[in-house]
Amino acid sequence: MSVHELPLVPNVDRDAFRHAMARLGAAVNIITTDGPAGRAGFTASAVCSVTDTPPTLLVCLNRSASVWPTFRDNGYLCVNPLAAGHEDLSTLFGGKTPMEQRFAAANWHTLASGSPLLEGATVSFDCKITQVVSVGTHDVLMCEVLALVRNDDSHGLAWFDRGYHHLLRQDAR
Ligand SMILES: NC(=O)c1ccc[n+]([C@@H]2O[C@H](COP(=O)([O-])OP(=O)(O)OC[C@H]3O[C@@H](n4cnc5c(N)ncnc54)[C@H](O)[C@@H]3O)[C@@H](O)[C@H]2O)c1
Ligand SMILES: Cc1cc2c(cc1C)N(C[C@H](O)[C@H](O)[C@H](O)COP(=O)(O)O)c1[nH]c(=O)[nH]c(=O)c1N2
Repeated sequence: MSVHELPLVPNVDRDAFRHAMARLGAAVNIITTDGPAGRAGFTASAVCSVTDTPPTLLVCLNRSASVWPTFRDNGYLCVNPLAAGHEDLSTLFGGKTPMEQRFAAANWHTLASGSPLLEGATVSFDCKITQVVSVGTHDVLMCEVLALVRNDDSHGLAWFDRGYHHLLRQDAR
């Protein structure tokens, strides 16, 4: 096939971008915070590793989300990658549900930062927000990992093609 026969999209508008991004599988996470500004949590797939020195990951948060001021003011958060079976919880934290109802649906613990750690998450990263970069509609939160808790038993959960998919651990196949 020559390059002229490829299904090229020359003008990448918002819909074309989203449609293409739906083809990138990603972990689904619940991002939480608690502190002087209150408790909040939301579902995020825009999370990735930045550097291991110092251990840092990033989270992209839409500034129009109701939870945005709470994260900005608390300055700490926890990244909880979801496990297989957490689909309903993901939907709850991704909608317009009141915060109390979101947190009532699961069990939580806390570490140094006070941000809620989700019981049953595949791992939890307790973080301090060290830098915020605004790009378009979103804030990119740089999050330095202060402590983490591993869960070595659960299977993972991915968001791909606008749906949930289970990621089986090697030893379960
Ligand atoms: N990064 C994000 O902010 C983000 C990511 C995934 C889903 N969502 C929210 O969940 C809804 C459902 O998502 P979907 O995957 O079923 O279908 P969709 O068609 O709305 O999105 C497809 C993909 O585009 C990207 N995307 C969606 N909204 C975005 C945004 N505002 N900024 C940057 N990237 C974005 C994500 O990778 C998403 O998986 C979205 O409409 C959005 O409100 C937001
Ligand atoms: C699978 C999936 C993945 C994401 C989201 C949703 C879903 C269902 N949402 C949207 C986000 O969860 C939603 O806007 C929040 O719940 C905030 O909503 P409130 O304004 O607080 O109700 C989301 N928002 C965001 O700012 N960054 C992200 O990476 C994602 N990713």
